[in-house]
Amino acid sequence: MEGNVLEECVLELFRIGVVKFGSFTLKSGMQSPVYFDLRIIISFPKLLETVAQLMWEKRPGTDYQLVCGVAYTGIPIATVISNKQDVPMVIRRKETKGYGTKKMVEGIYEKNQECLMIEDVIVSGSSVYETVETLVELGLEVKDAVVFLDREQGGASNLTALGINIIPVITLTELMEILLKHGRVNQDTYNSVKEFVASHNDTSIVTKAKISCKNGIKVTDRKDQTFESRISTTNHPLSRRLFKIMLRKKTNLCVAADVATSQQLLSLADQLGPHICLLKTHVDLMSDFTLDTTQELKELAEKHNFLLFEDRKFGDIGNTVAKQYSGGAHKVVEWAHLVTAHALPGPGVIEGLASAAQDQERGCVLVSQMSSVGALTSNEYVNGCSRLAENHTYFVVGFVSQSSVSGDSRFILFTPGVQLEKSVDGLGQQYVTPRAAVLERGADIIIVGRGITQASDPVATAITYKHQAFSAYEERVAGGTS
Ligand SMILES: O=c1ccn([C@@H]2O[C@H](COP(=O)(O)O)[C@@H](O)[C@H]2O)c(=O)[nH]1
Repeated sequence: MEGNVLEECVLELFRIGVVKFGSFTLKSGMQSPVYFDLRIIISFPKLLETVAQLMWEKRPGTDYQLVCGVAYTGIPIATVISNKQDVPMVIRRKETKGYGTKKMVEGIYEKNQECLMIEDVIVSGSSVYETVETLVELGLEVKDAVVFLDREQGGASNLTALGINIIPVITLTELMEILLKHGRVNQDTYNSVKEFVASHNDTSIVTKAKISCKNGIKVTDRKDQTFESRISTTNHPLSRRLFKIMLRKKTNLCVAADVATSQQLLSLADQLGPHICLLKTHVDLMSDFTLDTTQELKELAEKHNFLLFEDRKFGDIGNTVAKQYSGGAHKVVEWAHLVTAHALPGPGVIEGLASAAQDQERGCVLVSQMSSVGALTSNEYVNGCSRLAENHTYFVVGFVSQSSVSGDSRFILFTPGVQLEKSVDGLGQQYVTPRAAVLERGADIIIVGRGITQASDPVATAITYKHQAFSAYEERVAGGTS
């Protein structure tokens, strides 16, 4: 396409209201005198085609097997490119579906295929980077990203530093020059945007690599670190104890003993004790619960060297959870080393639990993601859980999760929804295999209930789970760096 096609395209974009002047808050919170809203392009199919063509012509390579549009506006542009150029397309979801295959990326692809990224506008480059990161984790090769507009705020250099070749169709300065030349903006508006660009040209980007970089020292991602090395990095005494138990007994298996009587609970604890690092309970399922049962449970936990984990899922204000934890019929704080809590109420839930624990060695596990179909644990919620945990490491030992929600090696990831075969139960519970839980979902500890408790031989079955999960952990860290 010729130079004036770009100019005409810019003028047309201006005419339909894509370029706006005023005071706008960007995703990063930064105030900007100009905003480029290419989302409305879907209402102008011919112009969308022009934008897509201009972007395709900028591609540096010739051999892309895939295109991927960055959500959302990159997607319709990539769709037009895919259609016109006959290059298959993939889409990276903004959040994982809570049902079905839980895939992050839609479309058919194979490892090592080269994918061209398509994005409408870059500021810091974080959206492009997050998309590339997912595709690369799935084995695709992504070297190049074509963007329509580079706002010249650091995105291009951020992405270049991360090994992504970024090619803009136009920069903000060039766009402003076209608008000035054709009398669409006056000199003052032009100058104010120019000044803004000059003073906001180094927006930083948060990457996983940066997250795992503390005080300038590169810290290896949690998943790649051995339990041995994590003993010294975690600051919670129960996490240290748990790592030591797992190493000594060579097990990262937690059994969920969802039973109705004390006799069943104690019998399972005694039989499975040698093979587990944790016994998870729901004592409110029991018809004959007494504190005598918990006394016997504590003795079995000592005898077989495992910890007790009550899956109470506390989820109320601090004052209420403190009373629920220490009082009522179950007096959970007196016998359970760990409890689960929902992060929904905010910091108060952790602070309430911690206040009730007083100086006993206790901790909580935040439910970050759930294994059930349609779980409402969005990315935003998951990130909120991580922030809460980071601010309360004195009490939070980790997360219940279905993916590697944290690279921070201080936190332990507990993954329920595990059986020997991938399946779904009749009430929305979804299962993956022990290997998939550890290797694909980043679990440190697998939680298995009915797969073991309802097996014809629970002990033999627990041994099978134990071996599969621990060898998957050994395989995972053997591929890591520590
Ligand atoms: O997201 C979650 C959180 C907790 N659980 C609990 O784990 C066990 C799983 O039991 P299975 O018999 O293996 O399905 C159970 O106690 C749940 O309450 C979960 O499944 N998913």
